[in-house]
Amino acid sequence: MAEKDLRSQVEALLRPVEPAVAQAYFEQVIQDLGVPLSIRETSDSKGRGVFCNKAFEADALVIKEPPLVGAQHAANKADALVCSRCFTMIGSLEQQMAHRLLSMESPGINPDYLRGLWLGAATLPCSDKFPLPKLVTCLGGCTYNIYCSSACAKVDWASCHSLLCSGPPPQPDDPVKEQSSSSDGPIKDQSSSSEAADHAGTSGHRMSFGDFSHAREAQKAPGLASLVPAMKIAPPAMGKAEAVRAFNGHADGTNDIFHLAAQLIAGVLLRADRIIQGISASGEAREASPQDHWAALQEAWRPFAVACKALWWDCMAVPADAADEENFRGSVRQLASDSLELLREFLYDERFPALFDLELYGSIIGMFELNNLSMHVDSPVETYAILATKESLCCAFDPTEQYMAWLVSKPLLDALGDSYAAGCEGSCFYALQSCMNHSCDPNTHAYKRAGVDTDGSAIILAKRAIEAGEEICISYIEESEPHHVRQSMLEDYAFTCSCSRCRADLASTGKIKV
Ligand SMILES: C[S@@+](CC[C@H](N)C(=O)[O-])C[C@H]1O[C@@H](n2cnc3c(N)ncnc32)[C@H](O)[C@@H]1O
Repeated sequence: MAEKDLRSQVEALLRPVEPAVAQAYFEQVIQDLGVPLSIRETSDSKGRGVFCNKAFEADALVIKEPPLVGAQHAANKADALVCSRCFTMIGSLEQQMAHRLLSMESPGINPDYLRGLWLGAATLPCSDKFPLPKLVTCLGGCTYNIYCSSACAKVDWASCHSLLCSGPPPQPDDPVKEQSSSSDGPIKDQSSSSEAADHAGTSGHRMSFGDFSHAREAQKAPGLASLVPAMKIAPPAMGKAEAVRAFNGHADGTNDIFHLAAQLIAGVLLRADRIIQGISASGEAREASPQDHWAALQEAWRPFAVACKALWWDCMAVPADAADEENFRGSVRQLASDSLELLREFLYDERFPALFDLELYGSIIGMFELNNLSMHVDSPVETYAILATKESLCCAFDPTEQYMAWLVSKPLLDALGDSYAAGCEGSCFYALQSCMNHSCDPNTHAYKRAGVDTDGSAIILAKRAIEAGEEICISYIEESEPHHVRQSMLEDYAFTCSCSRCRADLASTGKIKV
């Protein structure tokens, strides 16, 4: 494609969509979620906002919404085993603890005992009161993604992971292999029979403990979101699995937001491809044309076309310790460019060149910076530790159970130290939640209810009673901070807040008249 045509496609993808098109899209999202909300322009130059069509009482659930794309932070993977699709905790209480302790340099616990916990040979008292879905491996055989069910594995495969998997391709006729049960050997298939049947016909085998811990070991990359010197572009001749691993390694070591960008691009590619296949199979008996490719790409891109965007390297607030703004923005752009090169190595599709353009890539990441919500899921290890603590008032365990739980788990909890309470941490992009504007005196907040909200869905609760017709706002920042700190924290979102609280704060210092 000529450079001029490529530029005009990229511009078209980044242009704000027609209000009627955006409205139709959001009406569909709202209808699918079944929530009494609407999206419309605000009256105070904040752009679009979310409004409620009915009153809510304090603490009522306003929105529960699954992510369009999301990822657990790389550095958190040693702390929590979660489904790569829905972010539910998986395995067992024992596996959660063993996984964490085996990821530590020297936990001071016999590794054979930890392996026993992992394999189910050793158990913790009353752990059956904390049932978790069994761990299901990726359909493609990689150890990077793991799931809570074959349903999640299949949905993730169909929506993006089939293009991002570093495992061998699925063997449709391979039966599930028999697993041996040596202490360091493969994990027994613990799935229910229907789940096992689901896996027959794919290579849905359980990974070996060795494979699994090796994969997790590789993910103990330092730091999140830290800029690293530009890396060399991967050699072009590498195979797909190697190229995927190079991309993942770069994202884990620099900024996990690149994983979300890869999921988004793979998802758009797969949807566009399905649209084109529909054209080819529509009885017209013709090859899809470049115009068909372009039309399919625009349609597949729609969920992201409607979201507000900015170039990542332009919208990032410059850190206080950055010596030179231009250099800083240049290094962020270079980091994105390196990541995109690694992605193109295994994902590039010549039918959709605009999807692999650096300006589009930077805008996708900028969109995440402006819109994403931090994701948190509580760990059952924390609840177990609280209930097992001798002093705690516990009604879930009887006194003997509590004593035994305390006795057996104490060395493990001591070895875990403060990290015993670590849950799943990540970042997700949500279609409806991303339309919520900020207020320093918000009427809702993102809050997971203990024991109720156990996956990566966005949970938005009313902080106080809300009247029908009010705009639903959350705080993007720690709202207990004073005015000047709040405003500087909002620099990353590229606006100055003038909510009623900010106006009152300014009025109290005499900076504005009310
Ligand atoms: C997550 S989006 C919210 C939805 C957005 N208004 C839209 O039209 O799609 C975040 C962006 O909305 C705008 N925004 C959110 N809260 C605002 C506020 N209190 N004042 C001004 N602009 C705001 C900023 O442009 C911000 O980068």
